[in-house]
Amino acid sequence: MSDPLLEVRNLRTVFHTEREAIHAVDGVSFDIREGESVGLVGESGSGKSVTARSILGLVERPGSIENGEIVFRGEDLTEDNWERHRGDISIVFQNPGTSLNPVYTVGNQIKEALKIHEGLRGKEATERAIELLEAVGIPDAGIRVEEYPHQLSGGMQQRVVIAIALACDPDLLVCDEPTTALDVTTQAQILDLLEDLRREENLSLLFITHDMGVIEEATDRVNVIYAGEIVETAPTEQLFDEPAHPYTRALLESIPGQVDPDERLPTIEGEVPTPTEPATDCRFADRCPAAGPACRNTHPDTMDVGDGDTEHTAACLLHDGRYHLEEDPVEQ
Ligand SMILES: Nc1ncnc2c1ncn2[C@@H]1O[C@H](COP(=O)(O)OP(=O)(O)OP(=O)(O)O)[C@@H](O)[C@H]1O
Ligand code: NI
Repeated sequence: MSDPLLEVRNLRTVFHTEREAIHAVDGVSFDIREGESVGLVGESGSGKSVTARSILGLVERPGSIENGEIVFRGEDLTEDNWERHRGDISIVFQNPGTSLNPVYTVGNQIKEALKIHEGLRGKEATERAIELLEAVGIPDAGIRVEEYPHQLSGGMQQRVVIAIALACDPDLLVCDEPTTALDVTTQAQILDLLEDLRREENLSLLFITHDMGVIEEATDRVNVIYAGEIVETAPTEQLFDEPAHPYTRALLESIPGQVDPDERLPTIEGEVPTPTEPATDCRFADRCPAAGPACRNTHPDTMDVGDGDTEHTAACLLHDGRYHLEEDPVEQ
């Protein structure tokens, strides 16, 4: 196994609003190796996008990174090294409609990125822009390069966004819900494209989604995030075969039906709490079918739950020998 390309260690990103401090990312650790696709999955509001923004140095006031390290190729980015690694990490957002500027041709938007990151201009830049459009599977790239975003379908727009993200020749592509705004067929095509790029360019991917179906399709390893904390980490197959955290099990039960994409099994009742205080309990306890009294006054440690060969961890008292939840269940 190669060294990690990116290591996130005990990351804490806090938003200081007038009323409270929102601990959006509360001690998150995970890593990504070269050429690996790593998932970050959790419900809305769990801290996925703030994690992504933290990695890219894009957290804005009233938010700030208050603790932790983001080590890229051995260098801690939080020590103000983002500028030096600008272009090594790129991001693709959910909605291509808002990522693209409607008044510029797609070619000009790619060329702007090429100018900033690679110093390319003129004919050279146009040629590279066409190459990038070809690389993301846009047919008739020589013609498309002159077109405006509204002349393209949503799927083609997202390909353009990916082309722009690739213009700086990144090592890591952070994809924040890259297919959520697309229909199922187009979604599958974009996932295929990202997989091809990973194989061909040895690109590492951080795949952010709330959709376990996408995780299964697109990742090698996965981190499950809940209320700002990673509650389970495992190789993707193992997470699906042997989910260790009750929250992961609940997420797996809410995978959309394969037949009718509109038909969803009941999602988990209740909402992700917004963490405003340091955790003194399990933040999932209120929604957890397995919770016992100890879950409400003990913050679970991250425990090794794997078979020794694989890295599989979960933060749940069910896996902590010091507690016996089943003997003392909470009346629900
Ligand atoms: N600018 C901000 N000011 C205050 N709170 C914020 C800000 N941005 C995010 N948060 C809070 O941080 C928490 C995590 O938000 P985040 O956007 O990371 O969730 P997410 O997992 O990406 O959800 P979604 O799936 O809806 O995109 C939420 O409680 C959110 O309200
Ligand atoms: Ni988000």
